[in-house]
Amino acid sequence: MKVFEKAPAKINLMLDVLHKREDGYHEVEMIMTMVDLADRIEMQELPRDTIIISSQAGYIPLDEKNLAFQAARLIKERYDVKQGVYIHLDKKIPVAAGLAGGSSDAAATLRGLNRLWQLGIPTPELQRLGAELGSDVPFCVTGGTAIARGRGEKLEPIEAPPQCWVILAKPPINVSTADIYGKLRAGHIQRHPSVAKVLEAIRLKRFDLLCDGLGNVLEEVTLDLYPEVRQLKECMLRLGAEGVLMSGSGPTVFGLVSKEAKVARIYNGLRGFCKDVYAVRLLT
Ligand SMILES: C[C@](O)(CO)[C@H](O)COP(=O)(O)OP(=O)(O)OC[C@H]1O[C@@H](n2ccc(N)nc2=O)[C@H](O)[C@@H]1O
Ligand SMILES: Nc1ncnc2c1ncn2[C@@H]1O[C@H](COP(=O)(O)OP(=O)(O)OP(=O)(O)O)[C@@H](O)[C@H]1O
Repeated sequence: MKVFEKAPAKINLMLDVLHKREDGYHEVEMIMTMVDLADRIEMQELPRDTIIISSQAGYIPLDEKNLAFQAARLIKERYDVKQGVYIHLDKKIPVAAGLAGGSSDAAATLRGLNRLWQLGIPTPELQRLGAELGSDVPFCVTGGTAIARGRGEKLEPIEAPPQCWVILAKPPINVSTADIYGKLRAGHIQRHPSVAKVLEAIRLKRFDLLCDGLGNVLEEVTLDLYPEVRQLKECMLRLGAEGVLMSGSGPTVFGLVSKEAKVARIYNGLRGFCKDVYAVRLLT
């Protein structure tokens, strides 16, 4: 038997850090949503007790460092599954981009294996398992649009934002999430974005207010360390994107655009600046 799952990329419409916790993680308040850029994951049952990962992408680990491998191992251990699985990852989401590519693959693996092995695991339990793999995984299990609190695992689903185009651009640098959180001075954040403002924009279906409400406190760290991310933001705004923000810990910057007529110009303008550019829609 074979099952397929799509693993979409996430963006953070707002990301606030409240304080650093005793366990080393940061208490966050975020609004996350998904975009129509997705990895495709194929899972095929194997009679032998083994997990095999393959991918067309040459630049991700295929051993136990792969988050899809970790998801499969976790489900096998917890539910005492003796069969093995062959997992093929058709990667479309850029790696280490701030778009939760690995987390979404892990979440899709949890959903897919639940079906493949007919385990009947309820969604909240899949999310609890996901939290053991990474802070973004519980959100990726269900997707949609949600407020995330705690270290990212406490989720409150909300209405989708007004439909628009999303231009994603990733400069060719590697940013470590742990490093960015590690360098954040949580007690000295200059400007906290507001959940209420984004929620109000969504409730009123006001694209302009949504663009005004975008904010990510991790930008303070990443933009100082990597001036090319700041330049990319400025470039996107100059080209006419109506709201521009870094996603997660970066380095991907996204621009929200309401009118299709503007998309090609912004896309082409950015292609002169960096290679990894995508024009997609929100997944609403
Ligand atoms: C930046 C975001 O992607 C925004 O959605 C997430 O907050 C991070 O999610 P993630 O990559 O799944 O993060 P994890 O794999 O759980 O953690 C990576 C590292 O980031 C730091 N980390 C992560 C989440 C959090 N709330 N506080 C943290 O301080 C920790 O040092 C942790 O060791
Ligand atoms: N299935 C996977 N796909 C991509 N990267 C993976 C995968 N499994 C493990 N990794 C490793 O995880 C690291 C982070 O990759 P990923 O694409 O998940 O980052 P990210 O988009 O910044 O995540 P986040 O937004 O959750 O912080 C990379 O160094 C990569 O080698």
